Amino acid sequence: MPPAEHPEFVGLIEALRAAQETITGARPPEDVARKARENLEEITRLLSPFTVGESEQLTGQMRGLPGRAQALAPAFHVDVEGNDRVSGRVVFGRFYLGGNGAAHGGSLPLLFDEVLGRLANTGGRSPSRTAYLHVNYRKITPVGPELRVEAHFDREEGRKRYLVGTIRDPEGEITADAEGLFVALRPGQP
Ligand SMILES: CCCCCCCCCCCCCC(=O)SCCNC(=O)CCNC(=O)[C@H](O)C(C)(C)COP(=O)(O)OP(=O)(O)OC[C@H]1O[C@@H](n2cnc3c(N)ncnc32)[C@H](O)[C@@H]1OP(=O)(O)O
Repeated sequence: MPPAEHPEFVGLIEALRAAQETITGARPPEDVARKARENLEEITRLLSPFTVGESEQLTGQMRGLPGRAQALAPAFHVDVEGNDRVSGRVVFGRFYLGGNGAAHGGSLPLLFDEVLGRLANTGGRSPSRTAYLHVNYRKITPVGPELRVEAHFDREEGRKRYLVGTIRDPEGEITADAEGLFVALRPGQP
């Protein structure tokens, strides 16, 4: 789904991410919190009539966009993408804060699943699904700065695709690495 065909929706997702960030970091007075809630409820009323089935929805389908226009995982910005490796950047914003300036432990597998899973399904390969994802937390993954993300194929054995990835802090040190097994689906497999 080319993002250029849906520029306003792309802007909507960017605004959603910004709202997630701002709400997470805010400590507003009660009247401001109520007004913000009413505005959010108005957005839900506005969009509800346009709910569609999974195959028609835009989020998750826009491969050319960071995070494929899905606001669940931290937005991964691709710099270099080949058939067997990918590298790019990510910022874990305030929305992903676990505590003490560190990204929430659950947000790292979200990113790795996105990055490794995306690579596992490129290069003309058939669709595959995560069978396992092993994440090593080497040191704190900081909230705020831009971090380098790299992933590549380790090996392929029949339907099994083994991929590995790293996240590096601005000093170049690995904060977390991961290995994932992605199993190619058999024809007709859900
Ligand atoms: C178009 C828009 C763009 C889209 C871009 C895409 C981007 C996407 C980005 C996001 C991507 C997000 C992606 C997501 O998040 S996908 C969502 C998360 N994942 C799931 O929900 C998967 C659920 N599980 C399954 O569906 C099945 O179990 C699968 C399909 C994985 C395998 O069941 P299946 O019945 O098919 O296969 P099999 O059981 O015969 O096993 C086959 C082989 O695999 C080996 N094995 C299996 N499991 C494990 C294990 N845990 N450890 C070690 N080995 C394991 C097994 O021993 C055997 O090996 P061998 O005996 O042959 O040697």
